[in-house]
Amino acid sequence: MRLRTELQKKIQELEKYRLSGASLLILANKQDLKGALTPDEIAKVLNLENMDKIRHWKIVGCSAYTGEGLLEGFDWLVQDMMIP
Ligand SMILES: Nc1nc2c(ncn2[C@@H]2O[C@H](COP(=O)(O)OP(=O)(O)OP(=O)(O)O)[C@@H](O)[C@H]2O)c(=O)[nH]1
Repeated sequence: MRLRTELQKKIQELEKYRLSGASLLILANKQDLKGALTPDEIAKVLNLENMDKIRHWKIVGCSAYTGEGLLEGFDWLVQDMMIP
């Protein structure tokens, strides 16, 4: 599945740059479009629950057009990065 392969590539890149513990924010964009996969559906397709037991991750629905969800996503990322 293309989405899953792309995510695996991104995770390998994180490992390569020694970011194995880095927080991972996934923005499920284009939520303003009818028929867009929901964040829960994408999480299932990507098998996020089993992806990485150590890494902190979050998937947030958003729309680059309306701005919906962007603040929530980046707010989580900043908060998560501040956890020692
Ligand atoms: N409706 C809507 N359109 C968007 C959104 N974000 C980007 N687009 C549009 O989607 C088109 C493709 O842009 P991107 O998604 O940035 O480019 P891409 O990743 O190469 O293409 P896709 O794989 O189709 O997403 C452009 O016309 C953007 O204006 C969004 O949140 N909502």
